[in-house]
Amino acid sequence: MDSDSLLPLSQSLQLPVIDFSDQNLTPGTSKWDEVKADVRKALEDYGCFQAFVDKVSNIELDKSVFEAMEELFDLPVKTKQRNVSSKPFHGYLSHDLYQSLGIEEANVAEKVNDFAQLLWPDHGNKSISETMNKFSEQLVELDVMVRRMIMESFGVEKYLDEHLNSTNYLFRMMKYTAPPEDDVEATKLGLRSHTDKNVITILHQYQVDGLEIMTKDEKWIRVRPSQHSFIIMVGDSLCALLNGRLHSPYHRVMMAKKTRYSTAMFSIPNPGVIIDSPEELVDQEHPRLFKPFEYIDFLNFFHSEAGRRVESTLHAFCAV
Ligand SMILES: O=C(O)CCC(=O)C(=O)O
Ligand SMILES: [Fe+2]
Repeated sequence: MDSDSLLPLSQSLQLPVIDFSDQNLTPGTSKWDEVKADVRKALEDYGCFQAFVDKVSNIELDKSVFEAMEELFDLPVKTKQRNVSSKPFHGYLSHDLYQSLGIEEANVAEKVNDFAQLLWPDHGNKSISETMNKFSEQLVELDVMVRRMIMESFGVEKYLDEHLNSTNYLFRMMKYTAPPEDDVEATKLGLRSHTDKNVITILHQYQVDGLEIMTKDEKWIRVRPSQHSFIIMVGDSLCALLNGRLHSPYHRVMMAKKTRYSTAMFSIPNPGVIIDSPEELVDQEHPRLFKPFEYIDFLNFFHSEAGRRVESTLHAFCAV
């Protein structure tokens, strides 16, 4: 299947929206169990959902993050190219209309400051690093809640602390520049169809839509931007950890006439961590699907010639 081909775009289908705005959403409460059941159902059906987080402060923060990104991407290319990493897909990337910048270990304030210091060596741009710090904190809180719900829901909460301690966070900011109006040849595809390789991704779009997510029966759902919600998505590493109980959905970005900004917080397995399903998730009905692997080997395979050509990176890399 060529997932970028012209599959129908569903007009009626929408991602499930789950309310995370309740301040009393704490483990052990009936509200928690209710939301947890909804999360499990949405992830089984779609591999993703929209988390509604209605905080008044969000509007302000949303605007600050958006403005920070405009300022960041307006920097000269040479400056942006200082954002390098030894790992693939972690530093500054640019091709066609797409550019992105990455902050590794974005949950650690000093790392965010280092990023700003690298791009603005004179003053370190305190206001941008404060904005990104605040935003990262909010996203990490959401990531931890969702992962706790998932582990509890599959009866493997005894591994929760070990699991949470085995990951790090990468924050990425994306800009998709609008194609010139007179350029009819310009690509409509901002980012080709793929599954994410990490554990969980939390996506956010700024005013301009474009993100499309594929359903199990191969229809594209277009996700509308909202200041009050985040898109939570299963990555291949979580799919492998759960012995395939949740799937990582294909998604892509289609371009319209406007320049589009988006952000993503990725939870990523730490170096040295072996991704392997706990025995509780393997039985006769659910035979082991994947061989244990290290995230960086998986990512390097995805980055290789051979890895780029395969339909499912996870199956090609480690199916039993
Ligand atoms: O820009 C977006 O909305 C999606 C980005 C994405 O899928 C990715 O970076 O993996
Ligand atoms: Fe993605």
